[in-house]
Amino acid sequence: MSRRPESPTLRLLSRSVRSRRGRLSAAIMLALLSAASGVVAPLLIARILSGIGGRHTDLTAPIVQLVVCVLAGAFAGGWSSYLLSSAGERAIEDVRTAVVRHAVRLRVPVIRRIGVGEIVSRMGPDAAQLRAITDTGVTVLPVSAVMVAAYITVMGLLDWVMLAVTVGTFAVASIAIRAFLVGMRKAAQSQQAALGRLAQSAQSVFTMISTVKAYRAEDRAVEPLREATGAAATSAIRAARAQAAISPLMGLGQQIAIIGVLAVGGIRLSSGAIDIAGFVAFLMYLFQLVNPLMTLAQGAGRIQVGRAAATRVDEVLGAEAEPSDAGPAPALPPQAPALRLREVDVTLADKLVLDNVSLEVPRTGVLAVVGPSGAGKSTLLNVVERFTEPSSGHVELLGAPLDAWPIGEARRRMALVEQDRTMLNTSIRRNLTLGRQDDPTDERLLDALRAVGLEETVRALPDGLDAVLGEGVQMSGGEEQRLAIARALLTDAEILLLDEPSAHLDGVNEMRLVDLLARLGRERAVVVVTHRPSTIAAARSVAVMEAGRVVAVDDHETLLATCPAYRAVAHDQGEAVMAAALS
Ligand SMILES: Nc1ncnc2c1ncn2[C@@H]1O[C@H](COP(=O)(O)OP(=O)(O)OP(=O)(O)O)[C@@H](O)[C@H]1O
Repeated sequence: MSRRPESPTLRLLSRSVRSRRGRLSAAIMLALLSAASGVVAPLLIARILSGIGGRHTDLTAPIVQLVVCVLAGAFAGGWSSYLLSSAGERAIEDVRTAVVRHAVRLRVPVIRRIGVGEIVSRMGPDAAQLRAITDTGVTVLPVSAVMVAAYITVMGLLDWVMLAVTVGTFAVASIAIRAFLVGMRKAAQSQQAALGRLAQSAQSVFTMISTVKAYRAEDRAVEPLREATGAAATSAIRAARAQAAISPLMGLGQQIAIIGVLAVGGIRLSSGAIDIAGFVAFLMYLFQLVNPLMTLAQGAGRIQVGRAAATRVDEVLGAEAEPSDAGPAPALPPQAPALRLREVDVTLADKLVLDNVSLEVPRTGVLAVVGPSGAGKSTLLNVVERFTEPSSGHVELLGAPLDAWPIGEARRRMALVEQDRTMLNTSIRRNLTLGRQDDPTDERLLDALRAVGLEETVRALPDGLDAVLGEGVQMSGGEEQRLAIARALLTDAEILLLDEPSAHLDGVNEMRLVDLLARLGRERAVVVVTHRPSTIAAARSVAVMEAGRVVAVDDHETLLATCPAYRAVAHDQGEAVMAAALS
């Protein structure tokens, strides 16, 4: 009974290979056919040799057989290699698809811990290395082993004494080669790790390339990349050194075997234990034996490289994903608040980031969350969206415990507008409809864009709603932010969560947002994290946060009179500006 591999990557690979067993069986059969032609050809040559010089010998038949054998071998070899490659590439495709699908379902902190560049490198070069397992492990090694066995059998039938000399020599060479293979595997492991670090560092440099250039920090920014490229090269050179030793060692084994066979063969010839045709055939097998032996030696090394890559891919495929998002909402009591947090603590990297937070968000109306930088405002939204799990306390969504909700259904009830990086490199239409299962009409999309003052801008684009962001169409920070708000408007979420939605907005658009929030607050619950007085002005109530705690919740006037922390925030933002906004 075959053992199920521990590694999720190897399990997936094995499933994928099994689903293509027809194609792979054909590849193996053809490879065996090609190998068989290699075994038979020297026998035919020996027959031709023994016939040369004989007066009445007709050599046509063995020559035709030899030509057919060689041609069939070449054809079968080529076809087998094609079938093997195509099945291998499809298996890699399966792994890549699984990695992408699984990676987007990982918990946010897990994605951050592994690193985006590292995840990309597991999908790219690491997945490609798995071909070593599909090709080598599934067909090349077994076929080579069969070939070696066949050669050895025929050579043994020709002359077992010369075979003993051959096997003895190659056995010594294999012991030396094994030592180099171990070195090769270690070198491959460190090369893959270095390439992962390179992808990770490059990703971080190129996502902030303007800042790097603005500070003329091109050289300094690429220093970590240099370290990774250096480490990758050093490991690759170590692997190449080990690889370089394999061929000469095998060649040396072959040369010594030839010398031994010539010496022993001379004695065997003179004693009549073998004839000249058999001796030549034995030598031809000896020459051919090196190829499958070399394939076995290198294949064993490649398998180790593939296994090292599988371990890296396992880190993504084996990481815990978010729970399945299928399923209906739990039973909801009527009249419950939109959100309720009770005594919630969040600890991140040993730091208490939310400290005993209790807060209620009513079903309608705007709640502004204010507080100094680092007070925990974004973390509060992360808890509600379940990007971050509280270490203690209780969170309710629409009256049901948040962890009783299927995660997807809970998120469907909320629409989040983050500060930055809110747009995918795809069309405006796809970006706007990210939160919908259907395809709203253009009119509906343009309505949402009108609400955020972007209708004319999008209409003016040559491809309109189908313009692809990042490909020729570059939206400004404020425009992207407004697109993100339009996306939230297009959902039927009962709760809107906005993190600094006015951070990049000009005065006109900020006032437009204030109006919009006020209108939205009539029908939905709106939580807006903000520093802006005008946005605070749209709020029915304000929650003040300080050092991870919610220190007060009340309306602006009351807070100004009673809450020193709020006065400090208001003072920071310029009380005069706030007063003007509120008037
Ligand atoms: N993943 C994390 N690991 C460790 N600490 C974190 C993590 N995320 C946030 N923090 C810390 O938690 C604290 C609160 O961060 P948060 O982003 O919630 O603050 P904020 O009030 O939204 O700040 P700002 O107004 O500057 O956006 C900060 O001190 C931050 O360093």
